[in-house]
Amino acid sequence: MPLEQALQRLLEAAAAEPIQACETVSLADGAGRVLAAGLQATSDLPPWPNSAMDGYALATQGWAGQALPISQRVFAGTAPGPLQPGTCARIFTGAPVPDGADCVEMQENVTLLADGRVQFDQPLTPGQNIRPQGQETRLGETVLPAGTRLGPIELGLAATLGHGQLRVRRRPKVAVLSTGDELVEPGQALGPGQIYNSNRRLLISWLQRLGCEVIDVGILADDLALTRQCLEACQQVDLILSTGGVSVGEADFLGQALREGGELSLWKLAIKPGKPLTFGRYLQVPVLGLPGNPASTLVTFALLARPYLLRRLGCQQVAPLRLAVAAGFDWPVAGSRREFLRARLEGDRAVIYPNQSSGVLRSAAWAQGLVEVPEGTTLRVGDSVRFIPLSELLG
Ligand SMILES: Nc1nc2c(c(=O)[nH]1)N[C@H]1C(S)=C(S)[C@@H](COP(=O)(O)OP(=O)(O)OC[C@H]3O[C@@H](n4cnc5c(N)ncnc54)[C@H](O)[C@@H]3O)O[C@H]1N2
Ligand code: MOO
Ligand SMILES: [Mg+2]
Repeated sequence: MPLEQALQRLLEAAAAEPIQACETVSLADGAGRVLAAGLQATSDLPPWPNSAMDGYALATQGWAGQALPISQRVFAGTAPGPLQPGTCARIFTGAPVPDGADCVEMQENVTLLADGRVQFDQPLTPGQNIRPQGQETRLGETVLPAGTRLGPIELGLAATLGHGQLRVRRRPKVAVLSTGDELVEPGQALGPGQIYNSNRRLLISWLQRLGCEVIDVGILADDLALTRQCLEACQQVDLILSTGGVSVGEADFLGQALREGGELSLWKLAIKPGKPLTFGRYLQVPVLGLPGNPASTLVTFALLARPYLLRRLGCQQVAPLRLAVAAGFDWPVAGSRREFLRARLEGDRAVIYPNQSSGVLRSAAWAQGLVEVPEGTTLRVGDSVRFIPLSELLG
């Protein structure tokens, strides 16, 4: 199945089973959460016209170029009186512009006369250096719609609007399990044939950054009965996210458990890495089985699991950014699956890590993103390719 079709199915499944429960969190705890309701402006922004410069406010209407005496000083955080006709006001950046003034001149463009008056050395235009009331937002306008994920910028904007509390969707509960008899947790000694479990840490830390509540199930042995038991024990979660055991080997039991005891709705995608990605349901709970090779886990989480989880939370914007860049490499042999190569930008060209084996996670640590090579395509240096930055997908 092509990637688009699989993604569409996953997103439809996610939209059919949204995580609707909400909670109120303080602005300080909003990072990574998703707005359950739109955030409205509680006033015009700015609430009043204010000065963009340190300088002098005056009325250009009726002013004939003469020097003006200073009638008041207006600092940010104060409320000025109306401007007395025939005068100017000393004013500082961010301070409200007095009623009657329609222009601010920066102090670099005036001469202070010995008698204390201000002479304006440059032509003046109405509105100059004034940030008008409501230029950013009008009272009541929805500034951040429901379904927005809250990162530093959105939290800053929510603060600008004065919201100390936010209505957000509850965190998705995700059970993470790593299948594989060969797996050992880091920090312990390796026995013969054993390797360290990297997918567990990769997925747990990524899920936490995405605002999920992680139920860490640990390592699951390659055994059908134990696999069934484990899936049965995870019925209180929104998603079971596993790695490994989805290919066709004699120790691959996850797909079999779904086929026999649940429902298998997706298996085998035309992508590399990530081919045996599996999606289905065991009893009540959706199950996403990511392939066990670490680079396959990474790519399928980025391209499929992440959008799925975000759509469960009501996010509309779930597709990764794809930038057009020039290939800095030849790709002489067309593949039957769409390839996602771990790549870096050097100047305006994408170069790829020399070893693209799906067992090599180091390629992804080296990379800044994934180059997408469509199925059936060869490339020459300089050809245009799509580059998916990984950094924006991590949070
Ligand atoms: N005859 C075929 N064999 C394979 C096919 C195929 O189409 N026909 N597909 C290959 C592809 S592509 C992939 S990807 C892998 C996926 O296999 P599984 O998802 O079943 O994963 P495992 O067999 O359990 O493990 C694969 C590989 O990854 C290592 N691994 C697993 N879990 C972890 C972990 N948590 N941390 C680190 N490394 C892990 C495991 O030791 C294996 O080396 O199947 C191919 N085979
Ligand atoms: O699709 Mo597998 O993920 O190539 O290694
Ligand atoms: Mg396998």
